[in-house]
Amino acid sequence: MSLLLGCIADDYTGASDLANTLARNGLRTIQTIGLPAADLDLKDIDAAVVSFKSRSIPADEAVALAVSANHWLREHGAKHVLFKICSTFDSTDLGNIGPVTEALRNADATLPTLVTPAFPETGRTVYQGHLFVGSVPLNESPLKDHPLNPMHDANLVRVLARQSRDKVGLVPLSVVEQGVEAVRTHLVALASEGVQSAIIDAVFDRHLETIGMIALEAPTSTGASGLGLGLARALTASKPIQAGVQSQKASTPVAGHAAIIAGSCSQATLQQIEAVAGAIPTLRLQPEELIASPAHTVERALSWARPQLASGPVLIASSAPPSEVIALQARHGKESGIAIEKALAEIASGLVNSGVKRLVVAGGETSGATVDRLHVQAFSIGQEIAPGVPILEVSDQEHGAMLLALKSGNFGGRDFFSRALELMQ
Ligand SMILES: Nc1ncnc2c1ncn2[C@@H]1O[C@H](COP(=O)(O)OP(=O)(O)O)[C@@H](O)[C@H]1O
Ligand SMILES: O=C(O)[C@@H](O)C(=O)COP(=O)(O)O
Repeated sequence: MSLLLGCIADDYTGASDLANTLARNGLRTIQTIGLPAADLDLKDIDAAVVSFKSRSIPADEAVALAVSANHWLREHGAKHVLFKICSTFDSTDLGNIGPVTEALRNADATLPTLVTPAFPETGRTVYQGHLFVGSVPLNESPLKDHPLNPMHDANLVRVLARQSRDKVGLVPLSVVEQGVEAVRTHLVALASEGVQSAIIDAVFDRHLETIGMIALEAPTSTGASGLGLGLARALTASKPIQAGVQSQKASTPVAGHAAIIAGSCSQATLQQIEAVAGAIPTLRLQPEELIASPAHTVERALSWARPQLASGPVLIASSAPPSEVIALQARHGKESGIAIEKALAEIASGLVNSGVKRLVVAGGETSGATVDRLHVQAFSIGQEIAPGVPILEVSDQEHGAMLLALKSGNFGGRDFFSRALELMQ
């Protein structure tokens, strides 16, 4: 079977967010971890999301991964490949959104590659090239305090230009509002000025529908789930999918224990942890101790959790507010985050070995480390817990049937954890 759409995601939570959006908009979608196995069954699959943990790695490594995935996706029929980035454009000036976008561009491409992180359903909108998170510009949002990719500039034309060799331009909302023809004309004008990548404004889903249609005329695009929505709607409008919308049915019940692991320090996650305090037994890890003696801390956490699993879910968190993250990084550098991710992944693995079959992980990098440690290779997409966060169904020889929820740090309401556990029965 030939793929209608190929996607390369720069983290696993972002990939499940995208896979969820594609499925909800009519494409039968599979998410793989890393390059798909040669024998992956693509029968009845319209879109494949190949996910990497590449958001915060050096640009040349991210480029190599993306190029290999692009090759695989094209070989399996994808005429268009979306590079899925974060809806808050998480990256540094040395980040890889620019380099990967450039590397994926076909040498024959005549129009600039469209780039937009807009995802209105979760409050991410782009106007005059400026990204808003809810009602505030990116640089005033909680993303200014992100432990790995703090965002201090809302002007994405500038942000992308600092990471790119490309000349970067803008397609403003006034043009997008006029529809596909107007965008195409604007892109031709930008191309004549030497622009190769263009941030494109979008505030409502209807803008993303226009963008999806024009994006399909080029081999690649770069964006978040909102662009996925636009591409999926354009594809299903032009070629009705035989089997219809992938079901968002309740997952097949999975017997076994439940646990939550949180390594996200985002404001939303901090509030979600607070919301279940008192209702779910919670262990707050001490990051200093985690870094000084990881093996001991992991063992202590597992000894705390194991005897309680039969009575209900447990929550283990390293999450801390910005002031504590800054203090820890001042003492141990940004690499401290990687040490924490590894320890949390080790704890998750110990919990799974102790019978946990329903696992919620909060944090993109944390989820990446955990999924890698668990050796999960592919998911199918189940019911949506909150915008951008589906239940992921794992069914392989190593794990049997297992349910995961990989929550992007900033996603979900205050009641996310209880809602997830309720739906993952
Ligand atoms: N207490 C802490 N202090 C500093 N860094 C932390 C702490 N707890 C977790 N981290 C690190 O912060 C990063 C959070 O990133 P991530 O898991 O992607 O969450 P989000 O989805 O919110 O961005 C990870 O590298 C994680 O290991
Ligand atoms: O686009 C988004 O916001 C998400 O899909 C995503 O990628 C979030 O990243 P993390 O917060 O690091 O999980």
